[in-house]
Amino acid sequence: MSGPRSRNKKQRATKSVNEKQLKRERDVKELQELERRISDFDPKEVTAFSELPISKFTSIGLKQSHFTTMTEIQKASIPVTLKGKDVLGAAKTGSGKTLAFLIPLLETLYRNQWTQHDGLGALVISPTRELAIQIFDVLRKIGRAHSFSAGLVIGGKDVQVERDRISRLNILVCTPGRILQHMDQAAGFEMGNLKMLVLDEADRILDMGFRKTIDAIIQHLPKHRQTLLFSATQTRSVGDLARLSLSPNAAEYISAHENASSSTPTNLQQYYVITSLPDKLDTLFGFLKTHLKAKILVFASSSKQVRFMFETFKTLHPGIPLMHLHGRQKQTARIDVTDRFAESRYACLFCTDIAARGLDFPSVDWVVQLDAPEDAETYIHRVGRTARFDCSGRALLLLTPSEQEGMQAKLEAKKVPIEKITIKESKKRSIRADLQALCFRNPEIKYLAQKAFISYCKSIFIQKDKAIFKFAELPAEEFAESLGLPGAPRIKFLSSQRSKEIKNASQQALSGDSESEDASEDQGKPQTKDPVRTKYDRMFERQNQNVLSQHYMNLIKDDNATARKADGDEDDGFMSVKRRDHELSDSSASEAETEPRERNRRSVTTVEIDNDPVSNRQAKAALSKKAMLKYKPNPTKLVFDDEGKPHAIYEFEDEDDFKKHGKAEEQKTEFINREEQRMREVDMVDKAIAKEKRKEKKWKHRERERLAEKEDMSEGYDEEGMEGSEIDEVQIGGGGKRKKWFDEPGKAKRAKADVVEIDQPKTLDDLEALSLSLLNH
Ligand SMILES: Nc1ncnc2c1ncn2[C@@H]1O[C@H](COP(=O)(O)OP(=O)(O)OP(=O)(O)O)[C@@H](O)[C@H]1O
Repeated sequence: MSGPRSRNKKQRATKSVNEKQLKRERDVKELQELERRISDFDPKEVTAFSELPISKFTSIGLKQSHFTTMTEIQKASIPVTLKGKDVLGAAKTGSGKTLAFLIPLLETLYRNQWTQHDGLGALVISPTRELAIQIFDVLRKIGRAHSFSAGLVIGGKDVQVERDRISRLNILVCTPGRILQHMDQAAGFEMGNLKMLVLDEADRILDMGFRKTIDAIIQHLPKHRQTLLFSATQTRSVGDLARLSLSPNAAEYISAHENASSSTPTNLQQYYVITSLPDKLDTLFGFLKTHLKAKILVFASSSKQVRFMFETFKTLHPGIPLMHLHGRQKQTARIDVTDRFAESRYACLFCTDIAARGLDFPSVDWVVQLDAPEDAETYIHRVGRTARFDCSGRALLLLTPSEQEGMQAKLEAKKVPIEKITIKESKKRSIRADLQALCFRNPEIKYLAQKAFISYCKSIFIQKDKAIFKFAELPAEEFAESLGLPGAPRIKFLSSQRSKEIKNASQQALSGDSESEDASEDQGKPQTKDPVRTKYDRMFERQNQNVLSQHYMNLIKDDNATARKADGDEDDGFMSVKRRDHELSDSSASEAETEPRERNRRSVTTVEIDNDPVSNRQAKAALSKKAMLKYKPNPTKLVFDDEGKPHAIYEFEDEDDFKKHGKAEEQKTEFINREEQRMREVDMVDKAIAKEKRKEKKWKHRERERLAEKEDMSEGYDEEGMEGSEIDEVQIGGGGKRKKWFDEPGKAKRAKADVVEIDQPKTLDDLEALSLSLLNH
């Protein structure tokens, strides 16, 4: 029997089914309508997002994020991408490329009625973690009304935690290395349904540094998908497109500013100044002192330089809060620094090219390039951190006299309008003596200076464009002095071809005097003597008992090991032969061609035995039966008679049989010849194997060095970073106007100011800075 209660229940259930049915029908209608609008859509004359044929969910997200009018690249590319075409989008920095790919991405999944069960539908790849985080933030903002699940996979977090969630996501924003790790390791990570692949900063992602990783990622993706590539310096290389299974004819190239007179934003003023390498830090310090009320990004070529500048300038108190960002910092530190710099009104961030691309820090006033960029593309991306969207900004490039001509030509060819300025004499200030005092007092600073020196030289050496970067013209001694060092550290380079180049290039720079012997990376020539220990060495060993000093000691240990290996002594250290204070006897010349082990054995009588402490394991291994075998004579085959006595094998041979083979003397000679021949052959094989092993070992060693070098340049892994920020917000300026640090071409001088202007401090850093600066006054 059915009572009124159960009747009501039934009615409610039917109503809900009907509502669902109606909603489904409405959705289908809406979708059909959307598809119709897209196919009828005429992109001409459209300027507002509201006029685009997009879902109401994306419209809500855009509206709530206050995006109403489209930028050039958005106007040009969104209609095309909505129609499902592959796109190569190019537009100036800060012109809104992120929305140009995120809107179509959301729309594609919406139009495919994507649900959680459909798995991964869109993948966005960015070259750096910071940029990936930023893209993800924009995605969250404009995708807020959609019901897709999205995730950020950038490393620096627990892989297992990421792995557990990754298979449930519809949209992933990631860096190449980490996503490949998941693709290779996570069994449930299915990409077969993927509808859209986006490469932001595509030219960077497709270049040599990421080549293998990207090729491996592409292997995991379905061929039928939409691919969008965006960058301010777009790739059009057919080879690159083929790697992504894109046909140059099918993919649409959309350049928003192709006919513009410059490749950089119009509201960006660009200057360069000629400064010798040893004067660079003075110039930078002077610049900061005169731009205290500004938000400044300073680019250097390696993390070592960034750390050196940060640590020393922090002590010298230029009067502006200082921060630093490079790839060797921990992820948490990197996020913290980017957030703090984004929020700061006045600050200076020292950084490597990790911050060159895509980062959208609000209201950056100046981009200063302390070290010249490797090419014009990098220049464009670096300066693009200012003058974004409709803001204005300024950029300053420091060029050494030898870089000027080449760099100017490159920038001109890329349509970069840049003006030369000179620094006012009155604004110049030397910090050389301060740096020297710092290095003398503080071994850690000296250590950083050495590392900064070495990484700068290496960065110049490995540059491709030799017309701009002339290693031979580096004023090594003066440069080292300008960093506060007592002399130029010696540097070891990789191949013989390279070392020849260095030798010719700068004997002076690389040989070093006695002071330079204490360089932490002094791995130069094989050492025939104990390295000279200077007072700095002793000071280092005595004072510096913390982490850095441990690192330094390890470095020295490694250096000695490297030097030993370079000597040809590749044994594990135990009872290895070292030449101390005397040369080998006259056989040394011919020894160069013999095998290392044999050479050591022969020279035992003339040299001392290394008494380096060895581990028990090493000692035991060296005395083992196997190790001792090599000192025994060659074995002879013996036969035992009935009484158990041993005989040489020939004693048992039948005499007649023996004579059949020829005369005894001839047989003997033949046997000796045959055995000699056999020994020669075996020896050749042994030598070839040994040579191969040596080669492989050397290659591995070089590869490690090359990797380390590459990490320096392109920033790959994390390490504890030192950071903190300093000082103040005070400007001495006339009526709030900024003091001019340079003579701008054709502009009149301004009067000096005499008023101290103080801004309301916002953060603890600001407050600390303010109080310090007031004390300084
Ligand atoms: N239509 C728009 N209306 C208002 N602001 C916008 C619009 N599009 C983008 N922006 C803003 O412009 C700034 C730059 O955008 P975005 O980071 O996408 O530039 P980009 O072209 O990717 O730069 P880069 O080449 O340096 O990566 C951001 O702050 C963004 O919020």
